[in-house]
Amino acid sequence: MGKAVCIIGSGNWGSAIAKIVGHNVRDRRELFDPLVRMYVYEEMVDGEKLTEVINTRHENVKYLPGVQLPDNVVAVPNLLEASKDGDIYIFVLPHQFVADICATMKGNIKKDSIAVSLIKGVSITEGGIKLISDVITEELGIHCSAMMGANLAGEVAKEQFCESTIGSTNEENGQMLKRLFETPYFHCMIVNDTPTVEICGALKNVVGIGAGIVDGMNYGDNTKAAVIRLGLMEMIKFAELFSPGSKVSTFFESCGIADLVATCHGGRNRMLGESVVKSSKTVKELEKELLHGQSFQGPLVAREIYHILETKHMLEQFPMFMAIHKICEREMDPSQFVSCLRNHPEHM
Ligand SMILES: NC(=O)C1=CN([C@@H]2O[C@H](COP(=O)(O)OP(=O)(O)OC[C@H]3O[C@@H](n4cnc5c(N)ncnc54)[C@H](O)[C@@H]3O)[C@@H](O)[C@H]2O)C=CC1
Ligand SMILES: O=C(CO)COP(=O)(O)O
Repeated sequence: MGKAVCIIGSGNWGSAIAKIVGHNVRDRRELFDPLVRMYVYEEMVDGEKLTEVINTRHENVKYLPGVQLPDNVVAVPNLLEASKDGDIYIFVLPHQFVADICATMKGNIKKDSIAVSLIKGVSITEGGIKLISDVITEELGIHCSAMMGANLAGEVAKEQFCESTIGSTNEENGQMLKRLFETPYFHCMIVNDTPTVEICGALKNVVGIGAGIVDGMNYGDNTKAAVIRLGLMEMIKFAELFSPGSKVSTFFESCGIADLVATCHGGRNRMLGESVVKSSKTVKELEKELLHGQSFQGPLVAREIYHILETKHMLEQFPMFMAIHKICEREMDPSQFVSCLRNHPEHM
């Protein structure tokens, strides 16, 4: 019997990955059950239930319109029903919902199932951060890998070539996930450094807002390159402090520098940074107006890491992260952002 795959989440990335996984399980029946259940947070779209639209038209009209999903991907609105009897769980939803999702699944899944997190975020604790893969492992008692990379969902859905990084401490699980996700246009590389893969995924969204801030102020590519470089240095420093053992080489995988570049040019978080400069609306108002149900993960991560850094009296080592949070909260004027780049500790 092939392994049953269940996708927990059905947003922009959740739907794009459902397209890949749906095709791959059908082509690799010796390894996988050809039916994929996808948990969909139910909502009404133009008077119809989203799950019914997905199951009849095979398109997620709200989160990934215009893209045909394979008909072996079945949308299920009930989480317990969707996750029943799964062997591989793909977690792909905004990180603020993970705790509730795990609480529902706890005790209702197979003990030998495995998970992979595609979620770009972290959880915070009193002492620092907790990886989302660790939250899943602790709550559900199953091994969890991570997959992150320069993977703007719309481009992946159009089958434009890209790379992604699978972080797994279990070689066999890493190889299984590569077989589940890899296609000729979606190249997966495995590293055994899951923490750094996830830290990169979470923090690059904060830097993406910074790139949008300089775009909004009409600076050019040189300034954006400085945002990317200084952002990368802050990401590396953050990983050194909060995830000892983190490998610098992982920052040169798709999950690191490549995702930074992609997000700083084409991401939703970049768009947010630009809009924060050009309008006086709050982040929540901009999210509603610009994303129609999708979510910006960068502001939430910026707030979470600001809180940790403040508690540990480390804010001055991360001036970009600090400024991006304050600009999102309207506690700092965006015009001050470039002086924060100019006076960055990396220049001392
Ligand atoms: N969109 C992209 O290009 C990429 C996104 N990611 C990451 O994937 C993760 C998921 O993002 P997307 O799929 O883009 O989502 P999205 O931002 O497009 O959509 C939000 C999703 O949250 C769901 N939702 C809303 N309220 C909920 C609740 N109370 N409980 C459970 N679900 C709820 C919505 O139904 C929707 O599916 C994020 O961590 C993101 O950073 C990673 C790579 C690419
Ligand atoms: O993670 C992403 C690309 O790899 C998507 O970034 P945004 O959430 O900023 O669109």
